Amino acid sequence: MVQQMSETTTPSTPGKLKPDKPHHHIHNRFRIHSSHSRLTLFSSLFLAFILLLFFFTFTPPPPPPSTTAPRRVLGDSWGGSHWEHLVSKSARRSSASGHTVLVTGAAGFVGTHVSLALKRRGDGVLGLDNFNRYYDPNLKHARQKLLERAGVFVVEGDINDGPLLKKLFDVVPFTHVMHLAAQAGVRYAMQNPNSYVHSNIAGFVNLLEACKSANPQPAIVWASSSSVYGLNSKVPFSEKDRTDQPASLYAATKKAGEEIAHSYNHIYGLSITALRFFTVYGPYGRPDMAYFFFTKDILKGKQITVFESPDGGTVARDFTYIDDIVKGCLGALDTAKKSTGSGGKKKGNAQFRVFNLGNTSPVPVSELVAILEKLLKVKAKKKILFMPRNGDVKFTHANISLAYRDLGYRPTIDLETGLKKFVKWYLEFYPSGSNKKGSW
Ligand SMILES: O=C(O)[C@H]1O[C@H](OP(=O)(O)OP(=O)(O)OC[C@H]2O[C@@H](n3ccc(=O)[nH]c3=O)[C@H](O)[C@@H]2O)[C@H](O)[C@@H](O)[C@@H]1O
Repeated sequence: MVQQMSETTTPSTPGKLKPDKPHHHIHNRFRIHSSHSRLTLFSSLFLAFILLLFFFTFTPPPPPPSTTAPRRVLGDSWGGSHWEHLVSKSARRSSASGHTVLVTGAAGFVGTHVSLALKRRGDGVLGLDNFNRYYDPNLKHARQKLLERAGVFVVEGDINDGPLLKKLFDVVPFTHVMHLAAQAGVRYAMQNPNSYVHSNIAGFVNLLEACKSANPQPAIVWASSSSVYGLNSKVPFSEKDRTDQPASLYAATKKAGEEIAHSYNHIYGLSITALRFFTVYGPYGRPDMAYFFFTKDILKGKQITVFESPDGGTVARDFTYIDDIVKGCLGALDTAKKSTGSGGKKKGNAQFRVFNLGNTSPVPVSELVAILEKLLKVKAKKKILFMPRNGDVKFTHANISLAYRDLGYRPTIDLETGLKKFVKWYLEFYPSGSNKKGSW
């Protein structure tokens, strides 16, 4: 429309009607003058007509679709003096040397275990979780009960909610943020790609924005993933290896998170540590993970699908037990240096770290199944399939020397010992062996 209008008005510009050479004859001058004013009048009328047409027919385009979750009004599900009291109380440390930590994804698997460990040793802990329905929310609420009993309050809210984050930082001067809220799962990214962008990219940026503006700025430790190694074939995976060949959108969003984190570290002086977790398992684990649903299906007598590599190689994972991961998380928090910025401005260079947290002992998936059969005393009904092209990678194996050197990280639980603890929990939590308490 605008373009059309300017095209229509162009011929009426006076410059176009001016003769190349000056005319000295009065008559001529008068003729030119009067035809010039007639033309100006006609073109002004024409322009007015076009403008009227434009105003009556133009409707503004709709605003771009919002990528963030609908904002909640303060006082709707959060806010108010009672709520603030719960928040402050939960974040209060009981040890003078303790940290004050905001744990995002606190009702998640790793989030719950880390929050409990922090609270137990005297740190102040406030949880944040959106309790989404990616898997059975009953399990998340069961974890929340554990946290409540330990004195950890979990705020129900989303990391995309800027006003909520600002409010939390206004109420509590967090020294650290343990950021574990994410859309997890490798294969689900093909079904719901946007949830990965929403949580792992938009949500992460929103959190970093809140952290950079907070006073004091907290140090951030967050969950990246072994999946960033993607198609890297050099084993064991070292932090120096290439991570520019992700095999899934999930991996790509975690890798993007590492780059985004770097930019916030560089610009605002935020101290940031990324932990690349390697297939974490254990009690209160995630029902979307193979060890969990294999257990459920084996007990139900249902067939399980075990992936094999089309080239004959082993499909294996560096399964890492939750207690080892918790130690790594605490080590990262304890060695994190302070952020350097304040009021959104960098005051000096800040720490930026990336660590593998794995077990350094890959186990074939077929072996995982054999251990579960032994512990459950039930033979699995297996269907062997070539690994579909759905984002999976064949093999993971962590080199953990950097985490050992800087965090004192040293995993101690082998897969069989860890699965024994998981199966014990599973049978207590789901006494009939099936999922009575939920429907994941
Ligand atoms: O280490 C990581 O970074 C990632 O670990 C897991 O991802 P994954 O290792 O793929 O864990 P599972 O989905 O539990 O799969 C474990 C193994 O079982 C295999 N599998 C999975 C599903 C199935 O039906 N059959 C099967 O053989 C997979 O190929 C894989 O080798 C988590 O789901 C991710 O969130 C996490 O970031």
